[in-house]
Order: sequence, then C-alpha cells, then structure tokens
Amino acid sequence: MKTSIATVSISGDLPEKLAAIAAAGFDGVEIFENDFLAFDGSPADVGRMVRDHGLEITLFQPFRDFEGMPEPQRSRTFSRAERKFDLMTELGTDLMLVCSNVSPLSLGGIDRAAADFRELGERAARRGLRVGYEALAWGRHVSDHRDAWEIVRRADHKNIGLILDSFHTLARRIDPDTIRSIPGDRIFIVQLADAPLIEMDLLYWSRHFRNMPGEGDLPVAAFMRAVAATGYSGTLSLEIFNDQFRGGSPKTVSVDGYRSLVYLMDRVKRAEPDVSIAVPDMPDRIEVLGVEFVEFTADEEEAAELSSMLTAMGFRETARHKSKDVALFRQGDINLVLNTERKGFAHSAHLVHGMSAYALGLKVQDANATVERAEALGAEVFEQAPGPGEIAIPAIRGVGGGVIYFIDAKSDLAKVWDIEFEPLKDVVPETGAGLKAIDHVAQTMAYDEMLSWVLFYTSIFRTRKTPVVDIVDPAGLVRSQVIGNEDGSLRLTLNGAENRRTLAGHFIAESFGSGIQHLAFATSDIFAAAAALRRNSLEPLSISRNYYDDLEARFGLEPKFSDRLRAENILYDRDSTSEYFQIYTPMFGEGFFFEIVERRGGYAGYGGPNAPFRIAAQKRRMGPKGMPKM
Ligand SMILES: O=C(O)c1ccc(O)c(O)c1
Ligand SMILES: [Mg+2]
Repeated sequence: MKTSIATVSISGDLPEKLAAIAAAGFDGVEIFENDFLAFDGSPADVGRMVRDHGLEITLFQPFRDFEGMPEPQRSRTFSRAERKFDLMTELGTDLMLVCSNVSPLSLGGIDRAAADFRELGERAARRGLRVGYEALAWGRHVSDHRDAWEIVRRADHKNIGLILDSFHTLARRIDPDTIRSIPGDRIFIVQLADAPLIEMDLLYWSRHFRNMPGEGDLPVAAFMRAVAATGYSGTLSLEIFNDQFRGGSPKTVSVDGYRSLVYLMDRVKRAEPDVSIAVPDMPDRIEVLGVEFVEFTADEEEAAELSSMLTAMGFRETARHKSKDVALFRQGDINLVLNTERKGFAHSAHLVHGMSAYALGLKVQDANATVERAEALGAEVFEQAPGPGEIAIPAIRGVGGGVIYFIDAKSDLAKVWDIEFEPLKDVVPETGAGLKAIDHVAQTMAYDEMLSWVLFYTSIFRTRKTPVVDIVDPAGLVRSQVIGNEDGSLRLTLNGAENRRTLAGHFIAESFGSGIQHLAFATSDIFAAAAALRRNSLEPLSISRNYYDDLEARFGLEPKFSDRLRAENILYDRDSTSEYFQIYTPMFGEGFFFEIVERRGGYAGYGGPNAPFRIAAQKRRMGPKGMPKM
C-alpha cells in the first residue's frame, strides 16, 4: 500500500507540511497548487525538498474548468494545461488531477468532454505525463464518478484515467458498489476523505468539514472495499479540507491521517481478504472486557482528601503495594489505585497535572496483542522499568499523555493485585453504598483534539462512537461524544471544550492538559447510595429547586417522587422505556469529581439534558477566582 496525503490537509508552510508528512510515515504527497504558489522557491526546489524527505509527489492538483469549453476558452485551457505540464516536469511528478468543470461557460456533452481529454492525453503523452479526471460533487455537468468514468472510457487514451474521491461519491450518496465495474488499471489515484453527516451545501461541506476516514460518518470502508475489488493497487491519498486541521498541529494531523489509512485498509483486508493492496499485519480490533482499574497520582495531602471522599462513598482501602507508596481502594468490582510515590511516571504526571486520574487499566483478552495493534496504528508504547517483585504491565500512552494499561487473564497480569499488593488486615466490611462497577470514564480535552481520540479509540478497540451532543455550559459550548463497546463494559465520554471559561476548559487549562475529569460509578439503588453518602457526611452537589419543579412538570412526576429526588440532589432523566439517576460529589483539585449513576430498564444515555444544570451547580460552588472549593 502506497500512502499519500494532499498538502492542503495540513497546517503550516510547505516545509513544515512536508516534514510532518514524512515523519508520520507517508510515502508521498499531493502538491496542492496553492501550497506551491505560496512558496517562494522554484518548482525544482520544491521537488528536491519533497525527495529530500524521502517522499514522492503522487499528484499535482487541481486543474480546473477544462473540459467542454467553447472557443476561445477551449484553446486557452490547452495552453494553460501545457504551462502546468512544464511545472509538473520541473516538480518531478507525472500525474495531474483535472476536476470536473464548474464554469457556467462549459457546454457539457460526454463526447465533447471525451474528445477534449483525448487531445489532452496526446499532449500529456508527448511529455510522459498522465492526467486523471475527477467528478466534483458540484460539477456543472459531471458530478458523478460514473459519468467521469464514461468520459475517460470514451477518451480511450492510455494517458487519461479516472480519479476517485470518496467524498464526492459518498456525499452524493452514490452507491460505492458502482465502482466495482470500473477496471482497476484505469483508476490513476484514489483520494480518501470522510465527513460528519451535516445537511449543507456540498461545496461548503467539502471545503470545510472533511475529516480522516473513520473520523466522520460516511461509509468510506464500503467505498474502499469497492475500490479494492477493482484490483486497484495504487496510491491511497488523503485529501482533507478541514478548517480545524488547517489551524491544528501539522504533526497531529499527519499522524492521525496515517493511522486512519492503516486502519481503513485493515478493515478492508478483513472484509475482502483477496485485495491486492498490501496492508500491515496486525491483530484485529481489540475487544475490551471492562475497566480493571483507575489510578490516581496525588501528594500526601491530596491523597488524604481523596481517600476520605472515597471512604465516604463506600470504598475501603484493602491493600497496599509491597514496595511502593500505592494504596488499593475497592468496592464491588471497582479498583481504584492511589499512587503517592515521589518518583517514577506517576510522580512526573503529578508534577505536570497535579492530582489526577492519570492511568486507566483495561481488561482485554491478550494484553500483548493489544499493544501490538496499537503500535501498528502509531500509538506510543509506554514502558517503565518494573520495580522488584513487580510485573511489567503492557501499556500505551493515551489522552493527555496518560497511560492505558492492559490486563489479561492469560498471563500473570490478572493476578497483579495478589502479586504486587499486600492485603490490609482488619478491613471493615462494605458500608452499603452499593457501588458495583465503573459506569463511565469522562475524559476532557480541547475540542480540537476530539477527532484524534475518537480515531485512536475506535481504530485500536472494537468500539463504536455515538453522535456528538452539544452541552451548554454557561460560558460556552462543550461537545460530548461517547466511545463504547457492545456490552457497555467500556464507556468513555469524551468532552471537547472550546474555551477556558467552561468547566471543562478550566479543567484542561488548570491541570495543564487533557485527562480524566470524572469517574461515574454504577449502582442498582441510587437511593441507597444517597443514604450512604448522607450517613458518611458527604454532601452531594446541590441542584437548584427550579430544576426539580421543571422535572416534575416535564415528566409528570408524582410530587412525592420528585421531592425525594430533590432531597437527595439526584438528577433524573428518562426516555420511553428507561430511567437514569445521577448524583455528583463536590469537585476537588482543578475540577475533578465523581458521579454515581443508576440505569433502569437499559437506559443508554448519559443524562445529557441534565448537564447544563449540573455544570451550573458546579460553577456556583467554585470560588471567586474560579477555584473549586470543597
Ligand atoms: O474543492 C475543490 O475545488 C476540489 C479540488 C480538487 C479536488 O480533488 C477536490 O476533491 C475538490
Ligand atoms: Mg478530490
């Protein structure tokens, strides 16, 4: 598989773009004409710069408004093309993209267009160049790859071929299987892009909202399977027009792009094992069996505060690490690790972020295979030399540089609690709070990072993403998207903050980066949990009276029931068949908190409608300087 990306997909100037593209592992680059025009150097300089990075130029593009013009424009388009052929020769590339004509002057007519391409093919052949024709979704007469193919077929010239672009086909909802009847050797290059499903003008959607395959909602894998079925084995090139990427980090966008291509081809290869495109060998997407633990880093004072809050929520410290300042708190199937070491990675994480839930332990079938897949997809492997008597737990770096550990039952990993920890004597019995499992882990990040982490989680793990939900914070919008597995044993809510004044934005700014902002525990009796908090003098986040009045009206609740919710500060949501209950703890650190939830009747959401009221309540509790107070 030869990989490529268009320069237009990345931010920065041309040298920055090329450096990032090469570092991410691409084989080639499409030179988008504007990037060349904006560069103050000769075409030969650009060609040299590309090749010095070990890249090749896979395509020069776009050449616009060519086919089907009346005279005198027609003659002019040919002289224009000759000029660009000169340029291509100097750059050192043999393939040019002509996109379908959008000019009001263009006449249409398949044979007229075919004749123009035949002549262009002759001219290109004289210079050893090739031309590919792409149907823009908003082309004036040609807006469908089937019509573009018919023109290429009738042009009947070996230097004229077809260019497919997943966006143009899929945005128009053209069945990608119509590609299967096109001969693979007549496809000169394949451009790939995804996009979120938003109803809008095609051109605007294409130029501003494309994203990497797997980041959006278009069936790019089905498109690619159809391409693969033609026998096409040439370059796969990302062409992503995206406002966010233009302003983003060249490195991140390139790395995400490469990951998206490898992941896409991995999916295609599994669905169509006979494809002739070489794909890196790696284990299939990893099934997550649940969250084994969450690990906090804290100093002594923070640890005392955290452990008293955990105790009030019904957790008990059950074991201590044999050689480190690390404590294990348990309740139900929940394991929380409290690390107060003054050295090692936990300590470094503390120096950077302060008290934080810096590591997540996931249960999988095969921990080593998990790291192998993650590494093949460009994730960073995490290694820390194990101390005496410790086992090396396979791990990768995740959101905000945090760690994701993998625990499996096929090795000693599952026995880590017995191997590394010494049980405490005289552990008091569970106090009846009834927390059973981790319901979800909420990670907060800048909105710009969200797509990256969506791709990270969905490409490595067998997970799905939900549609993005907008959450209104009094100071701005926070977007929320959930990554989850089939049985609900892994639910990660990603929250993307657009500014620093939102609660989520404050958290990222003050804890110096993205990370886990809250943990939600599942119970099967929210009122018992509330009673336990009360017994243990943990006052939950106080919710406004107005909220309960509205709740009663909105859902037609019995006043007795809504009074009970109000008395316990329980937030409530329901749909036609199921109900959801939530209680929040106060915040500590820079806005970290816990939540306790009960799902009745298979409620699948996260209480999105309640989020603005919860956030408002949290902000009320923040001091004048915006610092959370207990
Ligand atoms: O938006 C455009 O004009 C444009 C240009 C070239 C392409 O390959 C494309 O897909 C879109
Ligand atoms: Mg294109």
